[in-house]
Amino acid sequence: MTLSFKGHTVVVTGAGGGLGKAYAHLFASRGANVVVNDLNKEAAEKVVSSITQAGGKAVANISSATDGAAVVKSAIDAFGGITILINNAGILRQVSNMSDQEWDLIQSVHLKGAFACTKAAWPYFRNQKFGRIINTASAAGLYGNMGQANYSAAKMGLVGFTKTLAREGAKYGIHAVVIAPASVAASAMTETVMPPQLLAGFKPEFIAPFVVAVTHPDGPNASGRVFELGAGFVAEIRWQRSKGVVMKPDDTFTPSAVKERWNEITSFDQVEYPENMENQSITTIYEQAKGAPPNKQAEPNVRFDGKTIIITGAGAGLGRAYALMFARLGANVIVNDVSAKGADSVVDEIKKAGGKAIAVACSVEDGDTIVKTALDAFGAVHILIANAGILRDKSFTAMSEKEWDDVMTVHLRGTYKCAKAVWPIFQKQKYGRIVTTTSSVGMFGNFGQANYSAAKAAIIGLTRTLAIEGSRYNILANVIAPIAGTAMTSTIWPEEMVRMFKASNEDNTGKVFQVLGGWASQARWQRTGGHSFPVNKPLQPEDVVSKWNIITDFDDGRATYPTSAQEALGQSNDLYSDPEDSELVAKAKKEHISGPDEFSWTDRDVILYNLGVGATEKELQWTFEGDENFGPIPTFGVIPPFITTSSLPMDWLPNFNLGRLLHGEQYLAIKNPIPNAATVITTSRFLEVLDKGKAASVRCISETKDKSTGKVLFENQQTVFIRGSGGFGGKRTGRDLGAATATNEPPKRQPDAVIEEKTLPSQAALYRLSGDRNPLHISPEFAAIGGFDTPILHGLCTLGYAGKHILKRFGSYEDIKTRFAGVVYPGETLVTEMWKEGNKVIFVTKVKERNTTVLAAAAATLHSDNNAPKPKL
Ligand SMILES: CCCCCCC[C@@H](O)CC(=O)SCCNC(=O)CCNC(=O)[C@H](O)C(C)(C)COP(=O)(O)OP(=O)(O)OC[C@H]1O[C@@H](n2cnc3c(N)ncnc32)[C@H](O)[C@@H]1OP(=O)(O)O
Repeated sequence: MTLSFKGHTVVVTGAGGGLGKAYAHLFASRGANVVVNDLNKEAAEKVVSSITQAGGKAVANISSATDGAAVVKSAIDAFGGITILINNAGILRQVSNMSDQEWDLIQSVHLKGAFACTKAAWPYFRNQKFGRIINTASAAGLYGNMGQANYSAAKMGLVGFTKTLAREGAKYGIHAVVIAPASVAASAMTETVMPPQLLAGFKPEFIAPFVVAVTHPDGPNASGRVFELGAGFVAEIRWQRSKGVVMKPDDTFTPSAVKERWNEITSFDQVEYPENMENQSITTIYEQAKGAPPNKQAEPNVRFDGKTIIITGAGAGLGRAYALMFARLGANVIVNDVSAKGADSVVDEIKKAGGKAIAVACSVEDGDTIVKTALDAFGAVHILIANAGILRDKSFTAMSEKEWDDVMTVHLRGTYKCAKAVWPIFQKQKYGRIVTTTSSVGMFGNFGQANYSAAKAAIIGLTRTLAIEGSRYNILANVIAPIAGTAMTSTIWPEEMVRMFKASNEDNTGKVFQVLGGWASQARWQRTGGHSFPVNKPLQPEDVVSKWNIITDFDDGRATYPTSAQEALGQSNDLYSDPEDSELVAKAKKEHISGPDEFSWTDRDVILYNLGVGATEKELQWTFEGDENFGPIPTFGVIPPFITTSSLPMDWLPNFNLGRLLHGEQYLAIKNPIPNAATVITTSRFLEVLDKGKAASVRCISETKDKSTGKVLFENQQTVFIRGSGGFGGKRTGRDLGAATATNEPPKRQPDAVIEEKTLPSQAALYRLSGDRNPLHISPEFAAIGGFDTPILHGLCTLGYAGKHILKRFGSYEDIKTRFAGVVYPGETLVTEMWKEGNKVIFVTKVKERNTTVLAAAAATLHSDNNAPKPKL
């Protein structure tokens, strides 16, 4: 069967490049009329002309996706209709200190854009009883991702939105599908961290065929379902829920009672696969709850004395129930509600019962006012329960833009604004607990609630990112889905509040819980083992169809439960595996991904580093922050990822002993100018593990991005050589990784430049302060374990010296690589010999006193626009 799209009209937003362009080409090649939408006119027209030149039919449209009517009008005008809509347009704003505008912009392009285009296409789809919609989510949305609160919210919002569209569209032959393409998922670990052979697979050409397959009238019915794909890997993902526990909803239903049964609530030993809200049998739960014995209480009892808690939407219902319970348990409660009457009455109720509470009547969007009230009244905030919400239910056909916006504003923007307002306080006090409110509707979609399902799903994405970003600061964030709209909701207790007060533990955050009456359970993503198509030959939509059963099989024993974008990517078809890897190595590569971690530095760290690699008080550009040329010596780029990389565990290697570990090689690529102060995010993983017989040689790779700009600053590859840890099997010789593994033989002639410099006896003691506190460099006892009479100098310190020598003679460089060929003792004299070969400086560093080579196979690639002083030959 060949899937033909003759007679179909496909609108692809953001089709000027990348994924959108691949869709446009593939649909056109299958006979479809294509509307190539992109804000960039030139790019859109180029795609159109290449389609038409190949005999296809296409027109360009340059409207914003938020002007869905204009986008769809192009299809009607040019081709008389629309049958398929691919919502693909998107932008990325990865920032640490997110402004409201940055938040709003992302919601507008991704979420509102998809809403607007779908809204415009919907009547045509309904009338013709056929329509296909693809929405583009991302692993960042499904799992949350560092630095992407706005993006992950928008992307997860699309999951909820799509599920509702699928429900509403079913009887009109309209299918809606969500994809999370890994080219986007990979944004946390983009090109530089990908092995080249893998990168080749991360092409749009390996994603487009899936989209084409599921949009075809005869293609598999994927409506309402979520798929992760990239580099030939395709898998389906769905919610899995723990069976949970049912408790008696009486006076004994307290946080302590929940704590008592926490392990049962979060146990996935028995699971369910809810597909919608209806199969949560409310009556059964109610009956069980009524018949349950009084609840046992955990000791010591959970109390909230001295804690200040903000509860939004607390004037009635669930919010009121939270407020009363927290107050009873000793907390200072900020009762926020848009209705002053509601808020005041709850405060009265609490006060009458002897509790402490203050009302703040304002919109939940006014997070700053709510937080200010808390600070003024109680001097602190510890917990935020974002509960406020409104409903504007309407079938999608009838839903107005205002109804969409209003629901988004209160639920999503309100949650964001409150989280944003408490965040700096939580960060500063290194304590914070956030509970946000999603809904089963956000998880599964519901008829008449496109707006609500999108907003509620978006809150899951937002919360997961808050959990990731908060983990450094002991800020935990969890999201609960209370089953709304029943009398029983007033007895619901949000389980995380208990968990929140357990010891801080990364495991206790970023979770989704469903609760109803006395029932509580946890939900998580389950992913099929999926199918991996070979990336060395073109993938066709028909190939996808032929493997559909495997792609969607949750029961073949290969399903996984990814909890982060990194993990998801790591599990995708053993992405980093190498056929020559032993089982031990393959497992380690898959299981251990370090980060994303934040690291910040200021001019103080820059000076400390520069001093650590021998800069002097005369070299003001390196030691005085007031100097106009002040900045780090470029090898500083090895510092920010250090903690992340060294957190990669090595103890899975046989006989691992840290004292026997030596730094073997280092490669640093500097991708953008190094700021004098910044916060960056690094992710590291194993790239290659070699069995050298007696020793193990482990190459790790890391990517470091500027948190405020999202730009990659550094790629580092480092090899550690672990003596005594060999013999585990697998390959002995590494791959050719370009500059990172080049042998850099020095030319036969005399060096073009030589710099000699003595290190200080205290050099290692000083250098340690930049981050590598390996005792090998300071403790004689530890050095003895490594077989050294005295502590040795850090390999990266020696590299810093050499890097400084190259900088002095040849100017700045974009990468530097070395092998650590021999040890250096602090106090020895380093001699760097340098040869300029084209834009490369090959160098060798020796220890003068012992005439031994310590840095070999080494080179730096000079900046092409290098204005630095030319070498004095
Ligand atoms: C992720 C965690 C991050 C934390 C990292 C940072 C930790 C730091 O705190 C630690 C440090 O800074 S240690 C100080 C800097 N490093 C050194 O001083 C090591 C100096 N080098 C040596 O002593 C030897 O080269 C030595 C011992 C490395 C090798 O010598 P030999 O055992 O004699 O090896 P040889 O017989 O020459 O070769 C055997 C095989 O190994 C390969 N090889 C040699 N040197 C290598 C090196 N430096 N790096 C990587 N591979 C190396 C050889 O190619 C050879 O391979 P094959 O058998 O396949 O031909």
